[in-house]
Amino acid sequence: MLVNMVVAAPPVIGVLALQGDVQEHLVSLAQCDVTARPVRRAEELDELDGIVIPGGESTTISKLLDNFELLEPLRAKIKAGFPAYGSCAGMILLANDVLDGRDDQHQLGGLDITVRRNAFGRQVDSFETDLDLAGENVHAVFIRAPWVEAVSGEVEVLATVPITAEAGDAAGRIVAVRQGNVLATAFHPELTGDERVHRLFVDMVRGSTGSEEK
Ligand SMILES: NC(=O)CC[C@H](N)C(=O)O
Repeated sequence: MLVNMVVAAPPVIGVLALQGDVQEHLVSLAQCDVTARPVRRAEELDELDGIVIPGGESTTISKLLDNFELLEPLRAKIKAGFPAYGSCAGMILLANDVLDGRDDQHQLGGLDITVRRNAFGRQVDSFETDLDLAGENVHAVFIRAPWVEAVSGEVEVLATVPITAEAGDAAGRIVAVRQGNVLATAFHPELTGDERVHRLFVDMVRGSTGSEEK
């Protein structure tokens, strides 16, 4: 008797490899039973089920997206529902609106949020805190991070900075969001060896129509 068995191939997730902490995201994804690969060319996008936009410098990445002719194709794919996850600079690039950005900074868009670049201020360029991310306790590392200043009704808030005396202006600020197939964190789970945020993204990729069609 012939048994018709369909074995699902692991999803293929790209990491935008123009600048930033690409390697750390590749390592985190590799822990999540997916095929992870660096991506630099528009043709490579069609082989993917989802993409990670790493932390780094959003103005530099945005300029390189333009130079590598990736800006328009990636923007169009994300608009059509392609799963994307951005950490820090990646969150800035996925936001529809940026405060304190540069005039020539391009947005990929996808998240109906307003982010403020370098929001945590010069005196606290980097800080770490434990926070609640959708019911899980996560140790979050912020490095010259943005925060989310406004969200539309479509956006799910996944995490805020705990309200403590040391948090100052950052207390209660939104630092992780999801809208449809787009996920973003102002912090860097790729730096703490905790792959739960990447797993959340992989689950989004597995659940998206795009990966079923592939
Ligand atoms: N760690 C980061 O990704 C920093 C983001 C950076 N400050 C920017 O504006 O792009």
